[in-house]
Amino acid sequence: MNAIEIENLTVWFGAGPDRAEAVRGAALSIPRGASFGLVGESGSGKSTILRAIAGLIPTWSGRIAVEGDALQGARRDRAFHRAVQMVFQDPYASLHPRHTVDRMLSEVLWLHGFRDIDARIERLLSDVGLGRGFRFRYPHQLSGGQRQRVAIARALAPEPRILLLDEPTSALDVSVQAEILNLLSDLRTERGLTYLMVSHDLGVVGHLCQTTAVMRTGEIVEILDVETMRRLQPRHPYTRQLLEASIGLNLGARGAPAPAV
Ligand SMILES: Nc1ncnc2c1ncn2[C@@H]1O[C@H](COP(=O)(O)OP(=O)(O)OP(=O)(O)O)[C@@H](O)[C@H]1O
Repeated sequence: MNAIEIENLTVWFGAGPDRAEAVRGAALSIPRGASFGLVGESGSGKSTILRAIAGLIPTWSGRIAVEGDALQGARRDRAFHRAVQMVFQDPYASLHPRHTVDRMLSEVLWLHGFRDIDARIERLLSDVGLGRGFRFRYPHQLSGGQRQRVAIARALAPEPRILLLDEPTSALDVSVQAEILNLLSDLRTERGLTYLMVSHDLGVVGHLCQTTAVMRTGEIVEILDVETMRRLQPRHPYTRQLLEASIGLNLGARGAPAPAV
């Protein structure tokens, strides 16, 4: 059974003459334990797909199934939130400014029925590379990378099987982006997690994802595996353009890399 299956997904905003389709006819499937990337330029619909899965957008048609269960509208039950968690781009905005790390993690753990909260908080902090010293800090007492680690710990608290990652490193300094990507990669291996990650950066996706869907103006134009990406042999001209932009090369007609002029 696939972790996530999407068929003929159309997502729109507004109604009547104001209706605008942000995603049109998208299809993808992500096996359990796989890491799948969604790339494309700004406004191409990447986050909209993630948000529709998460239940943050009610206006969609088609089929979204998580672990075999078809989702309806924007209603998601407790079981969904236990299985699927989301990490947002901006840890500054996603953490409550007046809550300590301890409170943020305790609340999620309590909500999901865990009662050995003390031990779990210590384990979560250590799993994301933060020591006990961080437990009673407020977000403003943390660096951007540390905040994103807290956001990841909070997402892991319910012991999810699937993480939806919306540009998880793009708000961070370049120097900490790789640290967070490595952390995410290690966590996936250790916990057998499935990732669906949005990024505008092919380098980031190539680092973390085995398979990538390329989006342009609301449509998936190509789904390619990491090997095809590394060999610089995409089928679609738009993917070629993205690859060229990301590595600063001019790809020859058959995809052979030629030096940029
Ligand atoms: N709440 C909303 N109401 C109306 N239109 C929206 C809303 N959210 C997104 N859109 C529109 O949907 C389209 C896709 O947006 P989306 O955020 O999915 O793009 P994206 O590929 O994730 O881009 P970015 O990398 O900039 O986040 C855009 O044209 C955007 O303006």
